[in-house]
Amino acid sequence: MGKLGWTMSGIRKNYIYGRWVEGDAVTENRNPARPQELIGYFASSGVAHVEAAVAAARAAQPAWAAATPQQRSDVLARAGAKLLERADEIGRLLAREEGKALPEAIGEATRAAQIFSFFAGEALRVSGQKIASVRPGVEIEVTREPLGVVGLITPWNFPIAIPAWKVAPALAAGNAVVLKPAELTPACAHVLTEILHEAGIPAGVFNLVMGQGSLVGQALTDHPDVAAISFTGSEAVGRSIAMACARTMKKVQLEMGGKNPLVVLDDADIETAVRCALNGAFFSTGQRCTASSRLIVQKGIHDKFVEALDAARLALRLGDPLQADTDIGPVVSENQLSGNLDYVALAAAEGCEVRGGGRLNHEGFFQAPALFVGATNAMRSSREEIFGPCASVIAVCDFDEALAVANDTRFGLSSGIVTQSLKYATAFRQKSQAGMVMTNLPTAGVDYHVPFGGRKASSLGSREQGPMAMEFYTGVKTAYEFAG
Ligand SMILES: NC(=O)C1=CN([C@@H]2O[C@H](COP(=O)(O)OP(=O)(O)OC[C@H]3O[C@@H](n4cnc5c(N)ncnc54)[C@H](OP(=O)(O)O)[C@@H]3O)[C@@H](O)[C@H]2O)C=CC1
Ligand SMILES: O=C(O)CCC(=O)C(=O)O
Repeated sequence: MGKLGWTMSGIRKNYIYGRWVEGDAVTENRNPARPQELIGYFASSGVAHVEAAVAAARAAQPAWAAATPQQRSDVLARAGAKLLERADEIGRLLAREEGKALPEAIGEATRAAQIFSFFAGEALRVSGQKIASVRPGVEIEVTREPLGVVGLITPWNFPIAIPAWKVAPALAAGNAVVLKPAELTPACAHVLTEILHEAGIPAGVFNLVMGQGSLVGQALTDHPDVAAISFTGSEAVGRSIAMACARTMKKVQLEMGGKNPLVVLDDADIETAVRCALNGAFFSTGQRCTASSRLIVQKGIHDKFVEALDAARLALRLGDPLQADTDIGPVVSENQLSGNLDYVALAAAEGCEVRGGGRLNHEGFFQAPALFVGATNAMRSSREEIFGPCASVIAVCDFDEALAVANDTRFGLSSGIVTQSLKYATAFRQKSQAGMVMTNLPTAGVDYHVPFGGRKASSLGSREQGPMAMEFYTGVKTAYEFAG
């Protein structure tokens, strides 16, 4: 026997009904910083694996729901502790498979551990209400119950934190889970599975099926025994999942893209403005749905801000995510890089002064961070999510115009303002049409214990993370009793 969940020839397997199960085929996971470096071979599965995983989850769920909150909490707490113990190792694996810089990668693994510990607590707090009836002698009880089997479909950009923030509340609420991670980054999900196995998750309560979205994800979404789907990824796939869930009457939760504005007013502290823009636009190679991809800058500070940000951009160190002095790693894949480069060309064709943005002469998928100076909000490069290290700089006259431009987007995930004015900070917080609003902070980088989500085309369904996450993973029951 090799490592847990590996075949003798080193292929990492699915996890179905407490057993490690081979796929139909094998995919390669490679390091985007050095594509010749193989991280590992992973099972690629088909519809039969989804069938088996859903059947396992269906069989196991009633006993998990009937377990005491303490039993569920203990498993989650053990998983949280193991994730924390292994945060450095998982961070290194994450940096190698996804490409984010090591401190961010270790931070993400730590965040996954904190999420499990948080939901170990929430498992103990599933509560109800006793309400007096309007009729004499009648008592009413409102409770929350698990949904049954839930399907979780996750993207590549947060390969351990996003699975964690879907799996942990789903299990805390008493559901059984089938997780389908992105094919580009299966290694972190495999480690999470190993950890849940070691933490004593009962067979069938948690299942991992790796494979293509169009096959495994689709089969999960269409399956009649799956009660709910929680998805994070692109708007196009999210939309198709919502339609499939409507056909089969499933509960659905979608977290999708953003074109997040960071407003910089004339009175902003320039250092804060540059720090927020640099972090929000370029860190994690811009591959965050909360990235600041539109910098909306008041004319009085515009030139000074652009020059200071450009100098900071040029000082960023791009390189191997595992090296201590690296700020920014590679783009996740050749495909994603080629899409980013198309947008750089588009911004130039639309009339922007493009600073940076070219492919670097490195071995991997490296791209220089890009500013599209002189952009307008009507340009396609300012309206479509790029999901790379690119930000449009849009000049505005005053706060009212800044707010109008910030809100003029199909998306509404996060937004930010840099100002020293309480009046404008308050007005922005109140009038921004985004689910998360930041003042003198980057638009990206959120806490794990409060609601996460957006409006308009960014999100559908109830919020993820924090206590509100339990809303999605439970259904309400209102029970009436004639007590005499
Ligand atoms: N909001 C966010 O956090 C994210 C947004 N994006 C956006 O999406 C763009 C493309 O990224 P990409 O990874 O292709 O995002 P996708 O939406 O294609 O992928 C997200 C997840 O959905 C799966 N999936 C794909 N097709 C289907 C389907 N028909 N039914 C069910 N599940 C499916 C994927 O599987 P698999 O990939 O294994 O085939 C993956 O696990 C990015 O450029 C960015 O704009 C991407 C990632 C995260
Ligand atoms: O900004 C963050 O901390 C989270 C971003 C995120 O969840 C995403 O990009 O999918």
